[in-house]
Amino acid sequence: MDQPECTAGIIVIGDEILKGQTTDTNSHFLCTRLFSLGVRVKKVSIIGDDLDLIAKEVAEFSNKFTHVITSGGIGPTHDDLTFEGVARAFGEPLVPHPELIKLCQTFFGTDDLDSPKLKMAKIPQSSRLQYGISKTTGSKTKYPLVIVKNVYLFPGVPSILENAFVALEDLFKNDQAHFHTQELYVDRDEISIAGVLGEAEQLFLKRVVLGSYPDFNNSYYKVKLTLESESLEHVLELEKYLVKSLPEGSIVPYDPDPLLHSERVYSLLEKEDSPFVSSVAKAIEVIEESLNRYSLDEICVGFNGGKDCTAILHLYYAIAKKKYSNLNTKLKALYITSKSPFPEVEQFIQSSRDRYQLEMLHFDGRIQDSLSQMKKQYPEIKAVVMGTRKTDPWSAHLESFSMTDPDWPQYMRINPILDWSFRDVWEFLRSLCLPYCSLYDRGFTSLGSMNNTHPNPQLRYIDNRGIMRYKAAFLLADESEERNGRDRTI
Ligand SMILES: Cc1cc2nc3c(=O)[nH]c(=O)nc-3n(C[C@H](O)[C@H](O)[C@H](O)COP(=O)(O)OP(=O)(O)OC[C@H]3O[C@@H](n4cnc5c(N)ncnc54)[C@H](O)[C@@H]3O)c2cc1C
Ligand SMILES: [Co+2]
Ligand SMILES: [K+]
Ligand SMILES: [Mg+2]
Repeated sequence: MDQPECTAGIIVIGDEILKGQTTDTNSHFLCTRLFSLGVRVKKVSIIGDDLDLIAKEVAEFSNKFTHVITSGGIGPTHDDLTFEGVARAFGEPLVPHPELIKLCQTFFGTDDLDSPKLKMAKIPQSSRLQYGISKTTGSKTKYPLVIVKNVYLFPGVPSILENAFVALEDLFKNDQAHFHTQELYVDRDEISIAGVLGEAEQLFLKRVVLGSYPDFNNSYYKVKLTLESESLEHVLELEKYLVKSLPEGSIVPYDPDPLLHSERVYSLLEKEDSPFVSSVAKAIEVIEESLNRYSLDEICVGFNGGKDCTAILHLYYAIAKKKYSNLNTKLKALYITSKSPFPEVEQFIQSSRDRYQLEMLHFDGRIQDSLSQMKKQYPEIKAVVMGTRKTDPWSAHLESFSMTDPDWPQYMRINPILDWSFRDVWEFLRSLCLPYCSLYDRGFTSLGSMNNTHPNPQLRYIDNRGIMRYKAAFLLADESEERNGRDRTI
């Protein structure tokens, strides 16, 4: 039998979001969690701190959806109007709640009902208070959630909202429904597969929801398809249909979260013996040895956004995560800004910092001066893991562990990928689906600064509309041409 759908609406409240001063992450968080709980979010509304608007939106949402979740506007200041707005939506007065007064007393040391601190204790008359169970400690949460009819009033601070929601999520769990989701990644333009998708949509109408999401910045696929249904069987059936109907080879393997699966670095060693496998084995050995010699505090990764150190960073992360099974110190990365860096490179460095949660040791100027400065500012650092390869200029003599030259600030240079080829680097990055700087997809094969680096002429081609384009770096056939995009002076 068909159950009535379990739905939700989310109302995000706050002027700061509409002014662009704060990015709303709460609705994304809530949508993700609710989806996995079997609840269909039907609408997200973002409104300002406006009493009438809050009241109107809450009344409408409460009528339409099984659950309504509000975010924000329950603090102590004059512009926090959510309690009042919800009360107005249901034609109820605000009344001080004895339990909340007691809590405010404990937290703020006052029970003066006129104090702004007690504002949070005045809630709509029919409110219920619900404590959650912390999933980490197993104990009752300190502060209760206020619920009015089917409206759940969450605080707006993301970390608090997230913790509170997780502690209370059993309230929303829909046992009738469990969505089965499958993702397929397609390396074709959306236009060229639209026909097949349209036919699939018709054939599977109402049984599977088929979503198509183009991504113009991904190095591995162009369109992500989502197949979603309450029946696993139907999902698998549609998957089979798409595999059969889409152009051969257009569905590509893709790992959206290579950091979560960082142990795959070790799985590479299980492949059939090859120069690539030996290269990876050697790099792992060198980094493991470094982590025996130095603590995480004493090492940083030399990271300038290039492909080599992108590989290094991931190796270092994977190995550190394995060694310290609960990696709770931030890994350190050294970034010395070059003269006129590419914005694409800087953007990639930022996103890598966020992805790997790096502590960035950031310097400007000549490398030598920056290292002297690092000596003073971070005296604990003893070693730098680098993506240098023997084919780099002046690097043929280097070893896995080489101190800097005598006239340089003294650091241990750790060089795990000295013997890797250009192709090894790309096989590593691409087989793990690691994000890399977008310039490499536009024909750059070696990155310097903007005034000495161009796309590699070896990758140039004329497309079918007569426009000159560059193929991606990993397609470079002759690897001795790697530096063909760099001016000779460097
Ligand atoms: C920590 C460190 C120590 C060095 N010690 C010496 C030395 O003793 N003697 C000497 O002659 N030269 C030294 N250099 C300079 C180095 O040999 C190269 O000249 C320089 O890295 C540029 O080489 P490349 O063009 O091949 O760049 P890349 O191939 O981009 O550099 C190789 C690796 O160096 C690191 N790196 C490069 N640039 C940066 C940056 N801006 N910020 C952070 N990390 C970076 C990365 O790990 C990168 O993978 C050192 C550089 C660094 C970063
Ligand atoms: Co049914
Ligand atoms: K779409
Ligand atoms: Mg290099």
